[in-house]
Amino acid sequence: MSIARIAFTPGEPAGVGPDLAVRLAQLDWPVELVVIGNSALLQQRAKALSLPLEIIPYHPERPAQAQQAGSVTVCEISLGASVVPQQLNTNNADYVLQSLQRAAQGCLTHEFAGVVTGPVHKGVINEAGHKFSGHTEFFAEISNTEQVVMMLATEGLRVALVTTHLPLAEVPAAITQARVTRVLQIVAHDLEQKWGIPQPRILVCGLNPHAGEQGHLGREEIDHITPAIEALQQAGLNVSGPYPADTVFQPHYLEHADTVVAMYHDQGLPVLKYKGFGNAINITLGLPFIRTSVDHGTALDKAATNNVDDRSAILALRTAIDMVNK
Ligand SMILES: NC(=O)C1=CN([C@@H]2O[C@H](COP(=O)(O)OP(=O)(O)OC[C@H]3O[C@@H](n4cnc5c(N)ncnc54)[C@H](O)[C@@H]3O)[C@@H](O)[C@H]2O)C=CC1
Ligand SMILES: NCC(=O)COP(=O)(O)O
Repeated sequence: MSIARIAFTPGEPAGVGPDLAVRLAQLDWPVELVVIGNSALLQQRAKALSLPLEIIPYHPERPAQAQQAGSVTVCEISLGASVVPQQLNTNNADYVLQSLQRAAQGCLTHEFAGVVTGPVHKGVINEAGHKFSGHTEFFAEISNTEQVVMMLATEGLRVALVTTHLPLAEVPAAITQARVTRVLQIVAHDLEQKWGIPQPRILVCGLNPHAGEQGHLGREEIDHITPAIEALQQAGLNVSGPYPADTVFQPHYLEHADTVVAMYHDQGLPVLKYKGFGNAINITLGLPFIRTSVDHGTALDKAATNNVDDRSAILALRTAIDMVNK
């Protein structure tokens, strides 16, 4: 059987992403892990962590080899400036974007079976002059995918989002019947395809307090969310709601659910992170390729220290491998 290649993008070079790359490289993996980054940076970080690291330059034309502990295959991307751990530098924003672009291109041409991403700093990329709101939107745009869905998953809970990185003031206008319908269809499809869950049970949150309280606290439930749910129920999907978001995240509901769909980022993710931060992953549904990610941000204060928690990165890579094997 041929060995699959999975790309890893370390993300922000001053953050913990390079540490995660070095730590992933300390393990054997049944795939070729191709770090799309900078080998001098990785060596510098390995030295700071007192970990061994042999760099193997990436040659796409050579047959893929399973990853062996202590070494790492690197697809070289030039830095814009030397990296000082924990200090952001706008001159390295292009490096970050180039690494994401290279990974996406490789996924779209099937050079890579999927991509696992380390954390990027959205602020510094924007300060460098690039409009960027997240990997989710970046990969959707580069792959010409109209609608993708952000899902975070930990043991016992999955949360998917109808909107992603949108200012809160713009969320209500984005909650349309069409968008809710499309998101729920993608969630149902990917839970079947990627997790092998037949007829997944999907619980949908309302937008407003108490899911609008019959229209007294907002009309998005009546005008958009309920019509989407009812039409999908008629089409045979196991979807229900809208439930008040402060009610649905309790065992009585969750015991009978494969996922909760929240209307916006900070409605669903704080609950997920409270339950499983460090032991969770982020997955983009609806893309034409597999993309998993860590559940945390750049953690600048921990970069190049021995206090980096690598569990989420390991889980993200394991999950990507499982999905590739499926
Ligand atoms: N997938 C991605 O690319 C993500 C990127 N971000 C970006 O990260 C930046 C910083 O975000 P924050 O809100 O500060 O969240 P953060 O997750 O970077 O940090 C929150 C706290 O958790 C700690 N922490 C996070 N990950 C850790 C790890 N692996 N090991 C040890 N400690 C860890 C940090 O030290 C900090 O105390 C923002 O610019 C944000 O856009 C945030 C979430 C996901
Ligand atoms: N809170 C998760 C998050 O913001 C991740 O965003 P993305 O970079 O994966 O789109």
